[in-house]
Amino acid sequence: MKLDRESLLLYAVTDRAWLHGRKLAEDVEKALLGGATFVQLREKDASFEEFLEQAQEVKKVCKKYNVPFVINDNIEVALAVNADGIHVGQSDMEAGSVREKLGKDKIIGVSTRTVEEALLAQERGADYLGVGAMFQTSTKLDAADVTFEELKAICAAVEIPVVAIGGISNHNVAELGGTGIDGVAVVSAIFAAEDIRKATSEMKQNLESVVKA
Ligand SMILES: Cc1ncc(COP(=O)(O)OP(=O)(O)O)c(N)n1
Ligand SMILES: Cc1nc(C(=O)O)sc1CCOP(=O)(O)O
Repeated sequence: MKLDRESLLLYAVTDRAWLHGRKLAEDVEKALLGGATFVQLREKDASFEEFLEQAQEVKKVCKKYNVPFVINDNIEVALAVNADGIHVGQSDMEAGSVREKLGKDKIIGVSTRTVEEALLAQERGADYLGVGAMFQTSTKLDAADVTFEELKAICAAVEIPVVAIGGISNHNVAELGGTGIDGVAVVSAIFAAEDIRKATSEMKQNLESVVKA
């Protein structure tokens, strides 16, 4: 199967703002050693060449740990590096067109904030959904809040797996218990940490009870 539901448990989304001179692939490897189960390369300002170079390096480390690797938004980069898939938002290409370009074997994730968007994304061939922002975040300045009730309703309405995103940390992740999510997607909770491996491993431990709750 191209996407194992369990692989979405701890979904690491990259942000080079936190590197302080280190290489992104190094920090991704620390997250993988701490137990991250899925990786998305998110580059908002990179040139095509820079995005491609980062993608090649991060893909290599994800392959070493046998963890799925997807690209945020950029289908050309996803195709060029033969990534495992892509994550798109509501203002990007819709899932049906992405599927036509990528083929049936690639993973497609779609951001949704309502049950209506979620059902449409599922119908158009999305493999999983990202739902947020669940808490306040400084990582994505245009993020808009989603209530816990809406998250619960989305999880109940769709058959495909759902990850929550936005401001999730080791302090608040337990609040997502009982919503029906399959995992959480995080940026700063792990990549801004002084000890990325430790922060990831703590998040993984905290998550065990959240996804079972
Ligand atoms: C897992 C996951 N969920 C949601 C998002 C947000 O995607 P999008 O709405 O396209 O916003 P940008 O990431 O492009 O700013 C995500 N990246 N990953
Ligand atoms: C990439 C992204 N998407 C969001 C959404 O709401 O769709 S919030 C977000 C940023 C998540 O970063 P952090 O874990 O540091 O809050």
